[in-house]
Amino acid sequence: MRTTPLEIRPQLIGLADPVHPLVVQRRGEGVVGLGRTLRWEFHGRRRFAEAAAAWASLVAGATVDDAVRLPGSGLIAFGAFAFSPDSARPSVLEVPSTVIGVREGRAFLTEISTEPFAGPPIVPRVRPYGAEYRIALLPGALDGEGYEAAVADAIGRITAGELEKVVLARDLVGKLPDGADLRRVLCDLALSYADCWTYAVDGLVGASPETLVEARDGLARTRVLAGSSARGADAGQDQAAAVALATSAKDQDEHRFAVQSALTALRARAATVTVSEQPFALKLPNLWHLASDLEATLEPGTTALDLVAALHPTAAVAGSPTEVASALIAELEPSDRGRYAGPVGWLGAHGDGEWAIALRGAQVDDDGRITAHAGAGIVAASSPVQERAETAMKFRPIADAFA
Ligand SMILES: C=C(O[C@H]1C=CC=C(C(=O)O)[C@@H]1O)C(=O)O
Repeated sequence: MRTTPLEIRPQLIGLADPVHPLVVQRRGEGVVGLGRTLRWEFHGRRRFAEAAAAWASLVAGATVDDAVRLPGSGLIAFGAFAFSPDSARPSVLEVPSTVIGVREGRAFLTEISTEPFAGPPIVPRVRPYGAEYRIALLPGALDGEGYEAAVADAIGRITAGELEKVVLARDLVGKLPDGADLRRVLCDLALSYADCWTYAVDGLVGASPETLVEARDGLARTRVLAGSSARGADAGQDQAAAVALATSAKDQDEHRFAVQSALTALRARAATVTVSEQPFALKLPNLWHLASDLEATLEPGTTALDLVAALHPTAAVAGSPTEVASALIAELEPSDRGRYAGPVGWLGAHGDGEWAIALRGAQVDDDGRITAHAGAGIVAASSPVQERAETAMKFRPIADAFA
């Protein structure tokens, strides 16, 4: 592969394939993949280990010519992993044939091929956008009432002492017209949620506020989100909502489990781990979240994918204890989560990478079927009506983007 600098600063999403976009970007910077050099599928409990082995063998045999040396330059793969080892949905790593990236204001082009390069790099062009569409997402396998019943059931189990927290999700479904241009959805997400990770990998699209792992030069960062509240109607109410969230015992509890699970996973893998002292209120266009930032210094040889495997699933998307919560999710959620709440991102040749948790998004299948998921952390003090309302707020980014 070879990476060369680009003179122009491209609009990343515009360059993506309209039907099968490959995108990981935030605040206008990131990577877009075109074409395909390789694609691997993985299943089951060993999906992360098998992906790591496949990637390591590719990297070991690659000839790398990277004059740019920025995050996302050089040899990279895009990936999306199923939430559950029992999911029918494959986990994937995809190595495109072309990557266009923007980082620190600098743009670059990477070409990846199993054949020698025949000529100078060819810069892809933005293809005209396809027709507009408006799609309503409607209740899927678990409707609002069903969700409230599942939450009530979970609260009962928590009160009985079976577990401390479980994250329960419900789904919305829709149908995308044949050949519809998914870049429209991605542009909408990237504009409306610029501080989130806009992602598109193998039909999984969305804009996630939650960073699972950002790893670079032996340092890793994780942003844990758990605990949510609606934005206020005016500035005063908005401030009051943030203060109420930051001081709510229920949300602090919910958050503590998520931080604890991430800390335990990172400590097992990292030389040192630090965590922001108090959770802070993170403002999104649709919600306030309780947030904590973790930073870890890595042992030599530890890769972003190692950390992804160690961290997933955090208690922000599964619960606590993890095994009990995962079993309860399988029992109470009628449909497969697929890659919802799983890791989505890119992986570099030097163990670097950027991975978000696939939240606030949907899976679009080749036949146009759209399945969106949103969930909420349930603890003893939860209320079924409020948790249902919270999932409605979390559906907004993806529902609005399709509408
Ligand atoms: C499970 C989701 O959000 C998680 C991330 C942030 C806040 C959450 C909460 O307050 O429940 C969830 O833990 C989702 O968006 O589907």
